[in-house]
Amino acid sequence: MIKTAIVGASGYTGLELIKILLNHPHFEISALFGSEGGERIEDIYPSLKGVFEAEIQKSDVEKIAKYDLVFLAVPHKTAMALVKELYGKTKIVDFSADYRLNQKNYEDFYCPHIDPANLENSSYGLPEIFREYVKKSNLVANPGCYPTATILGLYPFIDYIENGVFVDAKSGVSGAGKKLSATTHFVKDNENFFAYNPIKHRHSVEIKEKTGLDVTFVPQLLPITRGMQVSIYAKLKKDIEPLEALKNIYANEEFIRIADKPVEIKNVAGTHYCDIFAAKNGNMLFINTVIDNLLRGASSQAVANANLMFGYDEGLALPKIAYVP
Ligand SMILES: NC(=O)C1=CN([C@@H]2O[C@H](COP(=O)(O)OP(=O)(O)OC[C@H]3O[C@@H](n4cnc5c(N)ncnc54)[C@H](OP(=O)(O)O)[C@@H]3O)[C@@H](O)[C@H]2O)C=CC1
Ligand SMILES: CC(=O)N[C@@H](CCC(=O)OP(=O)(O)O)C(=O)O
Repeated sequence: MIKTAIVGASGYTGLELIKILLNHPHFEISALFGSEGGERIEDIYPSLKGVFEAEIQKSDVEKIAKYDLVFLAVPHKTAMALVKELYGKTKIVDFSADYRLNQKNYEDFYCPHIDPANLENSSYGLPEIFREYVKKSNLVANPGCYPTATILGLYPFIDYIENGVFVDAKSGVSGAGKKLSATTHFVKDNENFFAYNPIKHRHSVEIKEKTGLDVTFVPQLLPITRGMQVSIYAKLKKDIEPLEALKNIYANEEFIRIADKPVEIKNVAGTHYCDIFAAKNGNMLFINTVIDNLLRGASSQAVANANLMFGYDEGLALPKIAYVP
């Protein structure tokens, strides 16, 4: 068995990761870490009582380095402080933005990078596009949730569209993590719907760096717990059949489903699937994707990447069954 540690186990993505790994035949959850430690995971999430019970330890690089595989489900900055010490001692999948971008883009949108040397050692963990790099990597930067849904939609069309696309994205509230804020307060979000941080959101640079396209990115908050829907509006420069273009690229991808009508969050919530639809009106192209932000946008994508890093089948233990009718 591969001894596996989860840092940030008490967070929303940490919990989803635990649930996936409990069904994994090779990755054994050997230790949980948090900022202070001392709590038990089943006290934080009583749904785990009788299923998986363990103490959370205080984060400690020396202790974390002993495990074969480390998932860092922690905020940006915290992740790079750990990776700087851990790199080369274990295999790492980082959920944060710290190793997703080049140094300039990172520092323009986040903060000074304290471990720039390892930027070139990281792979961007979007398997459908960067699978061969992930397989050889000891440090995978798991993509952001909005960039995952957007890039998977745009990728088949990059050569066929003009530069400059609109990305109209809607996320469930769990995308913001468990820390409460004015934006994620129940009374603010329930029966409400609004855009936040339009144009300047940090995911715009991640989408731009990975696709080479200029994007106008508008994130919005849906009054649901999990799942996201992305609508992309672009101008075609070549006359193509959108569904054919999708099928050509993704024909052999187990976790991409091409739909012949607009896609819905409830069909992917609880799963690793990304469902995609596309249609055109003359030279105007509409691309429509849905994912579960906590799974394909974070924890199940992290496990897919870890599977590749260890030479296992990419789809091992990834959830396929949606939890709503
Ligand atoms: N939520 C989502 O949909 C997505 C999240 N991500 C990224 O995944 C990461 C985790 O997100 P999410 O689970 O939502 O966040 P949460 O806020 O729900 O959880 C973050 C976790 O990080 C832990 N943590 C904070 N500081 C430290 C530290 N110094 N040492 C160890 N653990 C620490 C916290 O543990 P403690 O309680 O012990 O302080 C907490 O459990 C973030 O980088 C986020 O940007 C990426 C894509 C999608
Ligand atoms: C709904 C919501 O607030 N979503 C988060 C993005 C999700 C995420 O965690 O992305 P990173 O890993 O890049 O931080 C946001 O807009 O900041």
